[in-house]
Amino acid sequence: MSIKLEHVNYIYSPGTAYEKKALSDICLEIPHGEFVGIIGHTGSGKSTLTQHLNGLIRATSGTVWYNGENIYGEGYDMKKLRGQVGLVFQYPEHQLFEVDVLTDVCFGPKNQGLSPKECEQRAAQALRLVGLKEKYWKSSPFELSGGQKRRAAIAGVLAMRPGVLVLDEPTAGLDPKGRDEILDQIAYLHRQSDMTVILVSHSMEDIAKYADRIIVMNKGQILYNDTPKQVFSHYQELEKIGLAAPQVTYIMHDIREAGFDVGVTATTVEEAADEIMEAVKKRRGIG
Ligand SMILES: Nc1ncnc2c1ncn2[C@@H]1O[C@H](COP(=O)(O)OP(=O)(O)OP(=O)(O)O)[C@@H](O)[C@H]1O
Repeated sequence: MSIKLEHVNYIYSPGTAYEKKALSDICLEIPHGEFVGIIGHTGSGKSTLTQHLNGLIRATSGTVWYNGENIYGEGYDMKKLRGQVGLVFQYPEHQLFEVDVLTDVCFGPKNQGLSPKECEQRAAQALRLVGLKEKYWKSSPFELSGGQKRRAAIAGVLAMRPGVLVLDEPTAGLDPKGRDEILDQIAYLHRQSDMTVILVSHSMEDIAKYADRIIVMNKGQILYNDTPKQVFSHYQELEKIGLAAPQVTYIMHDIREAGFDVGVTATTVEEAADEIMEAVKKRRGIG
């Protein structure tokens, strides 16, 4: 069970004056159940890449495999794929369009052919999972706050019970509290199920906190595809392309410069604190 991209290239408006190569020779495998972070600056190709994962856009050349099947193969069921690889768009407005939240969240399961009763059950469960209170279920999606709209959009995808949840900047425009709530909820869902989560973000801090693996995109190519520790060990190269490693990486660098024997690959404050404690103990000859 996995997603695999082989030599994927994508060109917008080929053969016109607006031609733009957005992806160059992307080779990538995401095993089932992983929490993957995709990071890169504006225009690096993150959204274009994620839209290939559920067949929303078709590679100009190259192949996408889902669970060992070529999604461009003859007779491949794209509709089924879209239920299995759920994509939450960068702007929730792009996927909320029904008269009320509950009807909206029912849309996906209805499309999958479930009965109205099953759809409502799935929708109610998904809305509870994302923490959207019942008093909002009969509201128009457009009356909701930014954070509530995100939750409704995520619920709409979860109601289809996807094997893969792809979230394109799910916290853009939210305040820090709203951002943490949504990301913690997603991390909780990931722990509770065997769902693969692919999170596109601008924030190294967020990615470092949640992802097992980080894909760094630059100019339509994959620059790094590795564990957070390995990726952040290239913090100087990341800076050169305008991406900062998490702050904790720089703090550890300064502590190391001050003569303490710490690494520079801690990805969380907790990990850094443990390393500093060990280094201080070592220097003082304790333990
Ligand atoms: N519909 C389109 N037509 C033409 N070019 C496009 C289109 N969508 C994106 N592009 C271009 O393709 C490249 C990759 O864009 P993409 O949106 O995938 O990047 P991104 O990393 O997701 O950016 P952001 O962080 O701003 O969302 C950019 O140069 C962008 O301008």
